[in-house]
Amino acid sequence: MKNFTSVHDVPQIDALVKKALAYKADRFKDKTLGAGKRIGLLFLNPSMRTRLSTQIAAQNLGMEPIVFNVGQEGWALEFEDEAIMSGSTVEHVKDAAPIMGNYFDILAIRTFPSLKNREDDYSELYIKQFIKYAGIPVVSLESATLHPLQSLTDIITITECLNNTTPPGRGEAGGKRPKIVLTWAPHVKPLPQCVANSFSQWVNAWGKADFVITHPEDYELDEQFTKGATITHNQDEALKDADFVYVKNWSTFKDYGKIYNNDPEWMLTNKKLATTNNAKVMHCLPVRRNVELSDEILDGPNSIVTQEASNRVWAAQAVLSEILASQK
Ligand SMILES: NCCC[C@H](NC(=O)CCC(=O)O)C(=O)O
Ligand SMILES: NC(=O)OP(=O)(O)O
Repeated sequence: MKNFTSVHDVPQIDALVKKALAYKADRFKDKTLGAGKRIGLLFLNPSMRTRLSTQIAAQNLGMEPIVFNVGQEGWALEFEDEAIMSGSTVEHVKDAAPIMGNYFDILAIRTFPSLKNREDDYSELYIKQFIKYAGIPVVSLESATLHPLQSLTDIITITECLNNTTPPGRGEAGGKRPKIVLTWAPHVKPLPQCVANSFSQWVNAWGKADFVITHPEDYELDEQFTKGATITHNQDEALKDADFVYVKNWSTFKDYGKIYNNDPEWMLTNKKLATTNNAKVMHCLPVRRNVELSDEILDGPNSIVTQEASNRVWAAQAVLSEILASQK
């Protein structure tokens, strides 16, 4: 693996999941793989889980992580080629990225979308410019349209739950495919589509589940990610018999970055959960309690959000391990 920016960088999802679970069982099994190597973690936007789990993952492999909060502490970066830099940007990525390419062996970047211009955001200019100019492997820590480390974690967590179901449930052992539902939830702010896009892309590529996406009208996601899923505006219908419910807000894609709906009826409650197959409830976090997800769900027995967030370490470790192995 050279870069890790989407599911397309992964030749075999299940092999990567297996690798991550092996690190969960023995975190120091490859503790010298990254000895003498450095990873730069660049944050243009806030983060808790991604920032901490990726540092821990790198250290478990013997690498030295260095965090740089570019968004707050760095020079304002310009990403457009041929820009006349007479405005607020101070340094071009063309100048900054090769320097980082000399300082580090791997570069990881978090860069949210602007949610102002769909074409710009969906061109993934920022991460592509880093790939073009850094000359070292680039890992997405959530980009303008995708969050692949989160989605890998989500598949790891689902796999773990299916493996731990006794008697055999809907995993491979049980024969029946699990039903995974991605449901939109209300929020007070327009949020990126990244997590929903990426989760859809990975579940579709994984191909081992019946995948249903439910959201209000006008919240359709980009088809390039959702193609293959069943899409419905009827949340009650979608939730029936679900084994996993993935909750996430996103802003509109077509009329880009807007809030068209804030109906609290879309928030998952125990009453709604009762129609599922005792579904596990997932969310990438951070979550706005009692707006996006109710206390009763988050504090109840079906929530696996803490397990999910904890698994971020093993996802990051598996990805860094693959990149280090291909540098040998
Ligand atoms: N990294 C995980 C989610 C990040 C981001 N959430 C947020 O910005 C939440 C902000 C707030 O709740 O104000 C998102 O949805 O893509
Ligand atoms: N889920 C996730 O990426 O969390 P952070 O934004 O805190 O990194």
